[in-house]
Amino acid sequence: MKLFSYMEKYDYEQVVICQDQLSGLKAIIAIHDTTLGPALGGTRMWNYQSEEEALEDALRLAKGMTYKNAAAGLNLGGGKTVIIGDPRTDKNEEMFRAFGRYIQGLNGRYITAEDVGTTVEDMDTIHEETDYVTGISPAFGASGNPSPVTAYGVYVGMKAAAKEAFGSDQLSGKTVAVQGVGNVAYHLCKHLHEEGAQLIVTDINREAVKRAVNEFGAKAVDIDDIYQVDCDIFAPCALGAVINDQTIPQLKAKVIAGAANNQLKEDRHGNVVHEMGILYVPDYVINAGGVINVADELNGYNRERAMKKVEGIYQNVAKVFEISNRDAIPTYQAADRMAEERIARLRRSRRQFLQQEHHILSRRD
Ligand SMILES: NC(=O)C1=CN([C@@H]2O[C@H](COP(=O)(O)OP(=O)(O)OC[C@H]3O[C@@H](n4cnc5c(N)ncnc54)[C@H](O)[C@@H]3O)[C@@H](O)[C@H]2O)C=CC1
Ligand SMILES: CC(C)CC(=O)C(=O)O
Repeated sequence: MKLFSYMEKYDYEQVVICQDQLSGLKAIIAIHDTTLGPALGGTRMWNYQSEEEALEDALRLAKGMTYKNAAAGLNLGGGKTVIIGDPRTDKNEEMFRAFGRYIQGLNGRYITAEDVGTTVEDMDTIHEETDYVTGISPAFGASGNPSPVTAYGVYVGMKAAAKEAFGSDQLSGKTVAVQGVGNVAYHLCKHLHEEGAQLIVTDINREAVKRAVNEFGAKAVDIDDIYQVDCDIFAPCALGAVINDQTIPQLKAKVIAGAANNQLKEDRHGNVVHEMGILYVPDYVINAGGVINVADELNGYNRERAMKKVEGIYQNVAKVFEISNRDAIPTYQAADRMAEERIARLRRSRRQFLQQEHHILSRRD
């Protein structure tokens, strides 16, 4: 990848490469856009096959956070970190403390949280070195694990999609095919089961599948079969890029609504599903519950207030459909339009000089 050309093309602000030999830390912090405020986005730990792959992931995920935070109405920009390593074997305290010092060095331009491969405990370790970390333990008056809240947001967003596609937001009697039943999707399945939806699940982790089968009466299918099952809603909750040339022809669902980031392999796949009459709920709009929840820490965490905001995902998803219908554009374009217009409006309105800019963290207890 030609890094500077790529950064220029999508207007990235900064990429920080962090290396600490003693602990084995190899991390990339990507900051996409801080027009709305400091960049907030999680830290993903993953066994990347190459540094190139890690860099690309960091960049893509950081840009996604700019759009997610803007669309969710947060006064936050977009950033993300990837740590190269196997989260099962390569973690140690010194690594997360070294990483915390790198974050501290950015002096509030970037605030982190959990993502795939990192936990509340890891965030607590980072917190030993910096205040610019969220999703830390409730013992600190903070919000803890964001996954159940992300799941709740996906659930309410899925209801808004059902209303648009089927005329009612009731999910009882609907069949939902869930790809990956990890931290988020376990809780999503719970909500769906409680409302009376039928579940079809798959995961590379057999224990995760077994739990969904035992607790929610889910039907298990093989990894490759999840795209072609008879269902009303397909919920990608594992990986990115799963809506692609190979999978789209297999889909029987009328709706795609799930937690995974970057579900469309390329933008054009959003056009293809739109033309096929499949309602795609833009990932960063429906999976914003986690970031809305951790962002509330910056105001002194209040669970009730955070959950109220997360419920707003229903209206936000409905607004995307409204724009899509009004402007006759695919839903992913409608969501981008919503986010980009908010950033542009605020960029214009904040031109006035302020001697000392208000800093969002100043409101934290
Ligand atoms: N945790 C959160 O609050 C948020 C998560 N997300 C996104 O949601 C997705 C899921 O996140 P988590 O539940 O936290 O991660 P997780 O790692 O707990 O769950 C992912 C699950 O997918 C399974 N999986 C991996 N490859 C698979 C494959 N090829 N086929 C089927 N299953 C496979 C894994 O075994 C795991 O059980 C990720 O894309 C993440 O970026 C987005 C916003 C917030
Ligand atoms: C998990 C979150 C707290 C933030 C994030 O990185 C995301 O929404 O993808």
